[in-house]
Amino acid sequence: MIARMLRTPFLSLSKSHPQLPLCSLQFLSGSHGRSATQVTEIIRGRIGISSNRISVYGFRTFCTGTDKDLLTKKCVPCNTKDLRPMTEESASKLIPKVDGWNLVNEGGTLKLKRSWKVKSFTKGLEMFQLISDIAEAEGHHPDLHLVGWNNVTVEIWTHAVGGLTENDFILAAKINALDLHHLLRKKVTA
Ligand SMILES: C[C@H](O)[C@H](O)[C@H]1CNC2=NC(N)=NC(=O)C2=N1
Repeated sequence: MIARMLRTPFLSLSKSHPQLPLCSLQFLSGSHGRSATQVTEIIRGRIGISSNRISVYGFRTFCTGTDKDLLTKKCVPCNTKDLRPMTEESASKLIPKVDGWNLVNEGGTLKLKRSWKVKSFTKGLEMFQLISDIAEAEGHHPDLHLVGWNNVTVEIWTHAVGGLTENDFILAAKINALDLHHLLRKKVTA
């Protein structure tokens, strides 16, 4: 798999794996005077492929993207003693680590929210199943919405404390690491 990826020109690599921050691939393929071999060595050391998820190491320095540290963490049980909701200030510091997610305040309850347009109603349900697999593995669950047949919105918050905890950012990061490109509608270019 990685051999095929390394032969893949960067643009199609970024198309086939939208979770790879394009800016980092442009950085690597940019005119920084590196030879193809040198760029290949950099990529070889930076991209770990496990099942259908890509953990991209080290690219964090080039753009916000999804934070590697969150990807390696595990959610704690929400009935853990002393688990408290974080402040809006703390949440604002963490939100750059989960590309594409928005911090919302709904009636005083802080939540993470992200929306996608999927190709079809059934692709939306397929996306829910992929997210469900992560939620069940983490013991931490999002609120899933599929509206107007192809509009998916996912909200994440810790119900036990009525706000946000690190669990929510871990779950958002792991959802970001899913390879969803085959389920999503192509963006209409302007
Ligand atoms: C004990 C276990 O941690 C709780 O039942 C979990 C299940 N999943 C959960 N998910 C979310 N988002 N919030 C919770 O409070 C929560 N509680």
